[in-house]
Amino acid sequence: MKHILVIHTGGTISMHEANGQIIPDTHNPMHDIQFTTDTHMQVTSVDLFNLPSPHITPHHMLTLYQELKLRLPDYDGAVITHGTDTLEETAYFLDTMQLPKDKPIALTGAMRSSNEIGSDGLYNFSSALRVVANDKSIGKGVVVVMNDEIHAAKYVTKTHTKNVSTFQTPTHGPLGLLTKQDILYFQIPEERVRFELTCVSGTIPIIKAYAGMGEELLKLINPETIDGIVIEALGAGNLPPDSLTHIKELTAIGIPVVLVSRCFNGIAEAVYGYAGGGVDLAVSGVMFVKELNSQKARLKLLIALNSGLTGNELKTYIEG
Ligand SMILES: NC(=O)C[C@H](N)C(=O)O
Repeated sequence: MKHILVIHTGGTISMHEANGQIIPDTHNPMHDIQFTTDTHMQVTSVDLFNLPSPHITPHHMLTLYQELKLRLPDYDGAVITHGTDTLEETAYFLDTMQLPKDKPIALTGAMRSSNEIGSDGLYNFSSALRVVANDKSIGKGVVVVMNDEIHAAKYVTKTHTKNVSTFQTPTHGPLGLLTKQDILYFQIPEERVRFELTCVSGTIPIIKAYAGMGEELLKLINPETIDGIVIEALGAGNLPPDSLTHIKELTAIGIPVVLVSRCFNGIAEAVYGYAGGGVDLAVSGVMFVKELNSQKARLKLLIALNSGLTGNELKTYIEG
């Protein structure tokens, strides 16, 4: 018998529709589910938060991590229900923390609230429980289970405002999928550095590059009010030449500047040798993050800074 911990945090999965609006419920509809079909599973539920996920901050992520660290030793795995808007960020945060490797953790949510036609909450919830209860999920890291697919926390992203197949993994594809009777994995997530945090603070804004970008936004940033900055650059990792002065000033005074690509697929690399090209940026001290989108690169930098990484150690971790 598998004993699964469920931690609810809110999101559409726990909301309902009334008068054309999706609104939070005081009672989580996931508590009403009777798991009569699976006698091999015992579920214990905790209502940690009841928040729309745009209200989730890194402090909530840390609280969730602490809750998991405390409770997970008594269980075989955990399912976390979460709003989909920032689900990928919480999943990435947890996947970057020290948690027992032999206890599967899955996040899930819904694109349709509990009383809407075709509501996907119950189905995704029960799928996530199936994934966590299955021994094949051991050692796969934190995963996101939605719409019959299993995605690695590191790569998954929300791609559609309302489609139930919104969660996708660009470049790599999902780790696995659920069939009616089984769970199949066809990829193994790579090992990575994990941290043990007791606090998380800092200001790291994200700026997106665009054709003709100048200094208009960058010059508004007071370096004393930020701990780092993430730039969603063009293509393989390039910026318009008129945007460079402040970026180079920031790196010169030791503010970490981290770059990702605004492309949906592929990896940012320093390959172009013109003004504002990746080579120019790398020489100026800009750090290239491989394979993460900007919202996860921001968490990567936040976690690294809160763990005390600086200088070359920081660069090696950020670019690794
Ligand atoms: N589908 C959802 O869960 C979206 C909702 N706005 C949330 O993230 O809380």
